[in-house]
Amino acid sequence: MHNTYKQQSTSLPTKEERHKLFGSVDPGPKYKPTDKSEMPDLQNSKQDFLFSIDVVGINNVKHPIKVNSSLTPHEQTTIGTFTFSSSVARGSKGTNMSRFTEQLTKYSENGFTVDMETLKEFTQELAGRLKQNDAFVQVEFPWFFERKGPSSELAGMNHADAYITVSYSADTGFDIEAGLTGKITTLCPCSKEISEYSAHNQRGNVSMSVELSDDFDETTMDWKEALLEAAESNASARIHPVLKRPDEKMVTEQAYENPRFVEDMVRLVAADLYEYTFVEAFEVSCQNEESIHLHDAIATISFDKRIDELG
Ligand SMILES: Nc1nc2c(ncn2[C@@H]2O[C@H](COP(=O)(O)OP(=O)(O)OP(=O)(O)O)[C@@H](O)[C@H]2O)c(=O)[nH]1
Repeated sequence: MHNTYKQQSTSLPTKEERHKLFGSVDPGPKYKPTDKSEMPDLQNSKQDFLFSIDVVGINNVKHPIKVNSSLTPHEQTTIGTFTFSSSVARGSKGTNMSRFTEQLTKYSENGFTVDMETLKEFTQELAGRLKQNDAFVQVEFPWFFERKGPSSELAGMNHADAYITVSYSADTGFDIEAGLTGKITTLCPCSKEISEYSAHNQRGNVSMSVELSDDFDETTMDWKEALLEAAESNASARIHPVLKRPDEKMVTEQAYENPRFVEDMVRLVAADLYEYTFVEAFEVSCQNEESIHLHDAIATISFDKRIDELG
C-alpha cells in the first residue's frame, strides 16, 4: 500500500542502507524478558520511600471530547486537554501511569461526553483503577458558541476557554471547580473623559473560576453560558466574528456608552457571580490588552460566600 505513492528510484541506496548510512545498527543480543508477567514492576515496589507524594500523574493529554451546550451548537466535538493524577503513599514507589490513558480510551469508545456527572464517575473509577484513595481530573477545552451581529444578525462562531476540575477522595467525596475565560471589549473611561473625541479601547480577557454548590444540577443550568454572560454583559461591548457596518456602528457606540476600567470589570463580574445561587466561591480576573501600551492591565477579586461578607 505505502509503495503506491513512492517514486521508483534507482539513484538512491535502499531505505535500509540509508538508515545504516546515518548510524542505524543491527539489534544486539537481548536477555531481558519480553513477557509482561516476567517483567519487574518497579513502580509497584513497596519500601519506605521517605515521603508521600501529593500529586503524581500525567498532563497535557489531548483527546477529542463531546460537549453539550445551551447555546448553538448544542452538541460539539472539541479538543480536551487533560491532567490526571492521584497521591502516592510513602510506602509505594510510584503510580501506574498507563492506567490514566487506559481509562480515557475506555470512556472514549462511544464518544467521551464531558459533563460533571461523567467526570465524577470517571474520577472515582480512576482512583479505584489506581488502587488509591484519591484522584484528580482536569479537562480544559475550547467551547464554541454561535454569535450574531447585533443589527444584521449574521452569525459566526466564537469560543471561550473552559475547564472543569474534579477532585475525589474516598474520605471527603468530591470537590468540583469550573472556569471560563471569555474575551470582551473595554473602552477606557479616563480616555473618554479627558479627550475631545474618541477613546482608546482594549481587548479584555475575563477569567472566572467558581466552586459550585453541592446541589448544582448541570441538566437545568449551563454554567458555561452563565459565566460567559457574567463577563460579556458587564463589558463595554461583546466580541463578534461577523460585523457589517450597521453592526459595527452599534458595537462602537455601545462601547462608548459603557466605558470600563479593568477594576470596573472585575467588580461588576464579581457582583453577578455573587448573585448566582449555584456559585459558592469565585475568583475573577481581568487582563486588558492595552492598545496604547505594550503592557496589559490586570485586576483580580476572590470571594468565598461561606466566609467573606460584603461591606
Ligand atoms: N511510575 C512512573 N511511570 C513512568 C514514569 N515515566 C514513564 N512511566 C511509564 O509508565 C508505564 C508503565 O505504566 P504501568 O501502568 O505501571 O504499566 P503496567 O505495570 O504494565 O500496567 P498494569 O498492569 O496496569 O499495572 C511505562 O511505560 C513507564 O515507562 C514515571 O516517572 N513514573
